[in-house]
Amino acid sequence: MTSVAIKICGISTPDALDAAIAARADFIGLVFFPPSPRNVDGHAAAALAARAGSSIGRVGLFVDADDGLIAESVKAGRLDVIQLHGEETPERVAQVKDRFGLPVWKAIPVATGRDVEKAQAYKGIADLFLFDARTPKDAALPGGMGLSFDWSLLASWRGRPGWGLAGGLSPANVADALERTGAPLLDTSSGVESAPGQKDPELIRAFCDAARNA
Ligand SMILES: O=C(O)c1ccccc1N[C@@H]1O[C@H](COP(=O)(O)O)[C@@H](O)[C@H]1O
Repeated sequence: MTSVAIKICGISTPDALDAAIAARADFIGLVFFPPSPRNVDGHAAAALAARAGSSIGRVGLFVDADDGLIAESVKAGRLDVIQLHGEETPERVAQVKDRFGLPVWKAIPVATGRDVEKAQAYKGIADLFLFDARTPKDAALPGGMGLSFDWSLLASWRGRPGWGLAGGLSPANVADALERTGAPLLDTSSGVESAPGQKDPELIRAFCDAARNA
């Protein structure tokens, strides 16, 4: 059995929240990015935060967002962590950390080994690197599309703290992903859905069980 943190991203309904809590996930992700089928507004985020109480960590996902949206969402969703999933520079990540006083996770889009090296620019600034598959240039979203990447590119990260694996993780492949990468945190969204934006409680449970029993 491995001790790994689990994040279920793109929670937008009470049923999905309850499933993540029942499956003992460590974090839910609330997506504040209108083009996403998982987007939540302030009202929905506040209702989910009230329902969750202190039973699970709340990560707010933003894509090149301005301070206004982040401020409103941090308050409404009572966020514990800010995840920046766009093209935010190291300077912008430092600014967000400073302005909001919360841990910041920076998504690093990966297709090649050079992409993995780009995390170095955020060293000492981001609190966690979230390695995710780089989506195609014309893709609708920069994440949440069920795409994975070559996990062997993360070989040098094995045994190091402060990073997570995302991209195409599902109940079927999460044990293999954990075995191959040793990731301290596993993050999934579309792999626990029956359709884009529709979380499936049974898949959430299966994902958490498979990750924990790996
Ligand atoms: O989930 C989304 O809609 C989303 C939108 C914009 C940027 C990132 C998004 N999700 C993140 O992407 C990873 C990978 O998703 P998937 O498991 O491959 O579907 C996910 O864990 C979220 O952190």
